[in-house]
Amino acid sequence: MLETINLTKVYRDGTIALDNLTFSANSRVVTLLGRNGAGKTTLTRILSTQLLPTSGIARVQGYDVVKDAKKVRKIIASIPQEAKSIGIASPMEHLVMYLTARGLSFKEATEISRSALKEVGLWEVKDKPSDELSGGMKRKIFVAMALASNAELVLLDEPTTGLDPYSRLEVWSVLKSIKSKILLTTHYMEEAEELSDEVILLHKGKLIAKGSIKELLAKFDNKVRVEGIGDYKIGRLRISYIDRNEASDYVGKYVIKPITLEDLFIIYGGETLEE
Ligand SMILES: Nc1ncnc2c1ncn2[C@@H]1O[C@H](COP(=O)(O)OP(=O)(O)OP(=O)(O)O)[C@@H](O)[C@H]1O
Repeated sequence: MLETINLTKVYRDGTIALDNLTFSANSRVVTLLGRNGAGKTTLTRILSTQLLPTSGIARVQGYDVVKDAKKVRKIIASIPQEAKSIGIASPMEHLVMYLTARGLSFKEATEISRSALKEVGLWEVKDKPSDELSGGMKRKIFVAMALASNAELVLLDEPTTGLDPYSRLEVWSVLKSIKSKILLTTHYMEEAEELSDEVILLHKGKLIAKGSIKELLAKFDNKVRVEGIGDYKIGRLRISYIDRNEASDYVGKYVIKPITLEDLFIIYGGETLEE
C-alpha cells in the first residue's frame, strides 16, 4: 500500500518537484509515468527513505517514510536509476554481498543468488567481473537483486533502460513472477502496458490521472488518433483525437490508430503547439 497526502518536495534551488501530491495505490504493480522532470524519481526517492519531503505525508505499507524510516527500509528493496555495479565483482558476488547485508547467512544468500541469476539469464556469466559484461547484463544484476530480496515492496526506477528486446522480455517475465509488490518507473509505454495493474500519471509534480490502464483507456473509448493533423505535436508529428464515427472523413488522407497508453500521456501531459 502506497499513500501520499499533500506530499510536496521543493529542492534548495526552488524547483517544485512534487506539488501537493495526494494518492493511494494498492495494486501489485504500480507504475509511475510522466515526462522528464515530472517528479517520478523524486517520489521514488522519498518513498524509499533516501530523500526527505518538504511537507506532507508519505506511507509505505502503513509506515510513515519519515517517522518510521527504519521499518520502511526493512520491508523495501530499492533499485535506483543510477545504480552502478562494482567493476571487479561478479554478478554472484554482487548478489551474495547484497543478501548478506540484508541479514541472510552466506549459505542462504548463495542459494537464493543462484536461482535469481538463473532466472534473469545471468547464469552463464555469474562469475565474470561485471566490468566485462554488457550494459544490459549489468542492469540485470540489479533486477536479480530485486528478485532475490524477497522484500514486501520493490522500487524499480527504469529497470530495463539499455536492455535489448529479448532481455527486456526476460526481465518482464521475472517481474511478473515475483511475489513482492512493485513500484515501477518507466519511459516505455509498452512496458507499462505489459506490467502495470495501476498507473499513476504525473505532470510537473502533480497527479493528473490514476487507475488501471483499462479504466484510463475506457474514458477515450469513442476516440481514435489521427496522425498528420492537429494541435498536439510530438517532435514533427502532429496528432489529433477525433470521435470514432468521424474517422471515415480522414481515411486515405491520414494515419488513423486506436488510442493507447501513449496517447493518454499526450492528452493528459498536454504538449500542444500553443505551449
Ligand atoms: N537535486 C536536485 N536539485 C534541484 N532540482 C532537482 C534535483 N533533482 C531533481 N530536480 C528537479 O526536480 C524536478 C523533478 O525531477 P525528477 O528527477 O523527480 O523527475 P523524473 O520524472 O524522474 O524525470 P526523468 O524522467 O527525467 O528521470 C525536475 O525539474 C528536476 O530538474
